Amino acid sequence: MASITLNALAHSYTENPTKPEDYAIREMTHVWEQGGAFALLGPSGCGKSTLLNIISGLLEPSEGEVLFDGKRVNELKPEERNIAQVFQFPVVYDTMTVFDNLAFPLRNIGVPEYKVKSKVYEVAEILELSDQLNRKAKGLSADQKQKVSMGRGLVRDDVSAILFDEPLTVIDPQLKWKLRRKLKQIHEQFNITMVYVTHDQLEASTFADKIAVMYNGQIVQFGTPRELFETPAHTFVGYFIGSPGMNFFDVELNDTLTFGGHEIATSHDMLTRLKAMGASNIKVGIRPEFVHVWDGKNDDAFPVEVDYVEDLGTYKILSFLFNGQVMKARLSEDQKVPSGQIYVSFPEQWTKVYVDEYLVDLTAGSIENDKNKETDHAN
Ligand SMILES: Nc1ncnc2c1ncn2[C@@H]1O[C@H](COP(=O)(O)OP(=O)(O)OP(=O)(O)O)[C@@H](O)[C@H]1O
Repeated sequence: MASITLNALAHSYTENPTKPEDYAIREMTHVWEQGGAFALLGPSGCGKSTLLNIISGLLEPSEGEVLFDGKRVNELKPEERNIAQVFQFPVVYDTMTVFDNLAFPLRNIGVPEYKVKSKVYEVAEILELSDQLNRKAKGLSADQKQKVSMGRGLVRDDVSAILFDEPLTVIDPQLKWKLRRKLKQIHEQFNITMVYVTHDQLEASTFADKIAVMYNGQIVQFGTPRELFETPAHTFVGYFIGSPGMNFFDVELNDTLTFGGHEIATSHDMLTRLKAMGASNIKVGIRPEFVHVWDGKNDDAFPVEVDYVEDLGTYKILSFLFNGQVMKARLSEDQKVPSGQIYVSFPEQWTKVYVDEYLVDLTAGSIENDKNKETDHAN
């Protein structure tokens, strides 16, 4: 088991990178503490697989270093790193039995057969494969094969970490939740550092204690599912996490923050900070869950037009037009469905301010601190 440190790490697939866009991984310094369950979440092409392959040693980074428990491993081959990697598609030996597949990594390093047996039985039990041990892997279903792939990572006591690259892609939707829970249980039992790559926020938040959100080759926020939801550090996190994502709108800074002439309530400290920064590209964000919808006029509320209401069973999503821009609010099941002109308010507590797409965090010293949140530690 190990902590994984990425130190000033960057990677470009081009020979002579000159601009940020030339990098699949833009420079990042990051620590994944030993024993944690982490997810790497982001859209297709943001650099998740590249980062995972750098950690496992399948790819050498063009800049910076990877450290396991503080020791540089850049020069170590994948098999010397004691990392288990589970890919999208199961890697099993079809002609071998399930037992022999699970035993393979142990026999490879000369573990005595009595130990092989007890470890294989232990892991098979956890993965509910005990009654399949004598079957040839060839006849297994996709999810059973994927369980065997995972089991091969788990049998070795010496693995530093297990990396999962979208491991549930081939799994039947009904079985996905079961395997996700299984992985969580395995993590609790084995206390191994686990990094789980996915583009699915539900998978990330059910598996991980902490999620690294990747965007354009950068980790834009590293936090608990709740932190990502309540305090997105970057507008991308606001868009990407939640369903629907956060509402954002461009505001002007004068004596107050305004949107189409409407004053958006914000603290005096925030206004002072924004002025001190000389900020111009300012956005305000609020989650649909926190928008307050009123039937009648109200001092703190803005008049808006109902666009449409989508019924999603246990709740409804109201789309409304505020100053010509479509925004969303979440209505509870028992809330009256509004129409025509209504009023909405944005509680200041849930109204977040972003400059150049990064959260202005008044608890941090400066905007630089906000931007440097990607240099983060998980503990
Ligand atoms: N072997 C390669 N050669 C050149 N460019 C590559 C290579 N592999 C990936 N890239 C590029 O690097 C960027 C990051 O890709 P990567 O596969 O790491 O993203 P990802 O988040 O894992 O996406 P996906 O979920 O689609 O696999 C993309 O722009 C991709 O086109």
